[in-house]
Order: sequence, then C-alpha cells, then structure tokens
Amino acid sequence: MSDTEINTEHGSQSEDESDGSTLHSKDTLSGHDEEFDEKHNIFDIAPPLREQLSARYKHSFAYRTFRKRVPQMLNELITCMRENETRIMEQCGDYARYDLRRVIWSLEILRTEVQKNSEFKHFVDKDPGASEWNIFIKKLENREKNQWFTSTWMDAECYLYRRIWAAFRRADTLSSYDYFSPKKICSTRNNVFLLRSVLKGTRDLPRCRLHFLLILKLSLWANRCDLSIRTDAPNERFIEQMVDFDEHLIADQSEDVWHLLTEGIHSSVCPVTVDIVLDNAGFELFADLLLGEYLIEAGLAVKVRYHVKDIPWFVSDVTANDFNWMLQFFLRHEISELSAFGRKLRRFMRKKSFELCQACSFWTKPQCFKFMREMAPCLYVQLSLGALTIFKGDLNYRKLLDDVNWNSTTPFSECLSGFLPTSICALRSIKSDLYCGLPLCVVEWLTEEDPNWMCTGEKAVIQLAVKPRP
Ligand SMILES: O=P(O)(O)OC[C@@]1(O)O[C@H](CO)[C@@H](O)[C@@H]1O
Repeated sequence: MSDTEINTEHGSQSEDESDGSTLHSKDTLSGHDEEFDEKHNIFDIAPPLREQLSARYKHSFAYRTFRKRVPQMLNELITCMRENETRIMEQCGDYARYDLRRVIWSLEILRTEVQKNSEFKHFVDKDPGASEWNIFIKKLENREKNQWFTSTWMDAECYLYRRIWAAFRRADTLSSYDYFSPKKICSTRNNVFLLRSVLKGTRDLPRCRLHFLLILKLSLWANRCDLSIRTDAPNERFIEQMVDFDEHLIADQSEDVWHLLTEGIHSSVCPVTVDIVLDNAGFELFADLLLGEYLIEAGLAVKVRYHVKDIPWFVSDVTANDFNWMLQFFLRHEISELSAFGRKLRRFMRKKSFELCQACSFWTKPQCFKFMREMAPCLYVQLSLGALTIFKGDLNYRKLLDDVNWNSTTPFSECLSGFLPTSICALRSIKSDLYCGLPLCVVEWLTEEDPNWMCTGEKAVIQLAVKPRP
C-alpha cells in the first residue's frame, strides 16, 4: 500500500445522509422495492432457521446489503477513484489514467448487474483462481443460484469482491493497486491520538487474568470499527469506555480462553503458538497487534501467527501490504509512544515471535471453514499445530457457522460442523443475522427492543470451542 495522501472525503456520506447500511440506522427501504421483490421472487420473511443466509429473504441484512449497501459502496469507490486520478497516476504511472477509466466503466456495469439482479458472469482473467471460480459459478447455474438475490449471501458477496478485484487486475498499471487502501490508511492516520492513549494505557502490563481480559476485549470491541459499515471513528476514551461495553457482551467465554492458555496447555512440553485470523485494518489491526504483544510478553505464547487476505476484501480486511504498512507507520512516527511500539513490533518480527503468514487464497474463497481440511489441507495442518486460533470479526464468524441461521441456543462447538483443527475462539461484534450459543430468549428480547440490533455491531460474543488433546 502506498503512503500517498489520498482524498476519501467526498466519496463518503455522513451518518445522516446514509441509507440504512450505517450502524444505528433503521431499515429505510421502500419505493421501488415492491416491484423489485415481486419480479425477483423475494420472500417477505426473515431468514428461516437452519438455512444459509441469502438476499432472497427481504427481512435480512443480506437483502439490504445488495439493495443498498453494495451499490453505495461501489459508488463511493468510483467517486474515490475519479477524485484521486492524479495521485493514482503518480503512484501507478501516466497510463493509469486510461486504465482507470476502463476500471470505472467495469465497476458501473457491476453496480447495474447488482441492481438488476443479473446472473453471475464467468471470469476471463488469467489468474489461476479464475477457472476454479468458473467451475463454482457453473455449479451455481445448475442449481439456479447464480444471481445476487437467489444465491447464498456468502457466495454473492465473495463473488462481488472477486469481481472488483478482476476489474483492476485486468488493467496492467493497476493490477497490484489496492483500491481500498485510501480508506484503510485514513482510518489509521485519523486515529493517532486514540492509538497513543491506548498505547499509554497498555504498556508493560504484568501477566494476570484481568489484564488478559482487558486486552482480549480490546481486540473484540475494535471489531466494531468496520469500514464497510461504520462511518464514525472510535472515541479517544475507548479504553475507559470498555467497562460499559461489557453489558453488550451476550456470550462471554473470555475466562475459559484464559484458563485454556494458562492451564489447559502445557507450555513446558511444547511451545505455544497462537494463530490470529485477522479482520479489519486500522484500529482493529492495531488492537490485534496489542493482543499478540500481550500473549508474547505475558508468556502465554511463544509465537503469534497473523493470517491476512491475498486480495482487497470486504473493503477493510487486512492484506499483507496493510500489515507491513502499519509496522512502518509506527516505526516512522514522530510521536515517541508510537515509534517505540513500532520498534517493539520490528523486534518481534525479527525474533519470529510474530509471523505474518503467507496469505492463503482459501480465506478469499466463498467456501466456509468446514471445507478447509479438504480445500486447503496445508492451512488446516498449520492451524492444527497451534494451540489456539482466534477468528476475528463477523465475516469469519459467518464462515465458522457455514453462514447458517442456527437456533440461537445451539452450542457454538456444534455449529462448527466438525471444523476443529485446534481450539477455536471467536471474537465477533454482531453485524449479521446469525447467532449461536446464546442464553434462551436473548435474541427474542433484543429483537423486541430493536429489530435491527443484529446489524449494528453493538452486541458482541466471545466464544470458545476447545479441542480435546490426548
Ligand atoms: O467481518 P467484519 O468486518 O466484522 O464484518 C463484515 C461485514 O461488514 O460484512 C458483512 C456484510 O457485508 C457482514 O457480515 C458484516 O457486517
């Protein structure tokens, strides 16, 4: 990712202007929806139990995603590319101007396809993944699930981000340009004072249960800062406010995670590795680096491995470039607390206490994690050699649960459909309509209070499935 200043101001909306995709806002769909729904056989119901989520259910976040959020996200991306043409040319060369026009044209076509509920097209790029995608799309065609509003939500969303990537990839000058980087860079730069205040509050914490819980929850609540949903920046008093966040934790197995790391794993026999499957860049990545730092310094792990996406994904997901950019950002920062943290991160990388794993393409495939063993055996074995894998965020959670709308009281470990390479911890602020492992009636009560609660990221869960070891 380049360090060039890029304007993201104009492409974004204020919360008031937004359209139902923003946190805290209500469902505001109306107008042409009835006509659209009738034409495309949209069911006037919420996602049925034990079914995979899909935009074919009107009362779902998936429906709103394709009716509102996705066209809006594509508009923002197009505007951002137009407004930053000169800067992109500085970075990618003069010819980028022509490539950019072609890309914008492709993005406009894509937006129309979503709005018209068109069929998925096959990929024509030369990337090795294209043929695999095309086989997958063919299968969807055979099952008549190859449209934005007939496919599952997961298939359609992953296809969307792969299509955006293909539009840039085809253009020689832009093939390795990360079109979401302006947003990701700004989200870090605009929060420098927050980063400093969090750093000040978390230096040299001795090993103890309470400190561990603080850092684990910081990593959890940082997941509220998802750039594809949230327009407001986290508050500078984030750490102090976290005490109040606790009441929003509707399933909390954080103590079990502490016990697993301190008692369940015999670190004297084999050195403990913890894997963190990252979600968003910006403040959330920072919090995940703090979590890694604490695990190492408190002797809870000897190695923390970070997993990233191989292509720009769901707007703000971390790629290897974002990870490296953040290390450099800290290292070179003029604020002493930030640069000291940067030097520590560099030390951890050099000593291999931290490892940035080679980005595995499985993370950007539409298949959920129960298929990992078969589709990405090396990744599965890698995770199984670690003591614990922490999955960050809502999208990873959806993939853990096969994107199925489980009965909300079904235990977390049951909903993993056999996926348990090692012990698994999910840190998820809830931004979609699926849940599990919750106490009886919680979903009913919350829905009575606010039918939209599950799309706001306000509530969260910390859940753990322990892998029995011989
Ligand atoms: O994984 P994250 O960053 O916590 O959330 C990803 C997300 O924004 O994308 C999906 C909808 O597009 C939802 O599952 C969720 O709201």
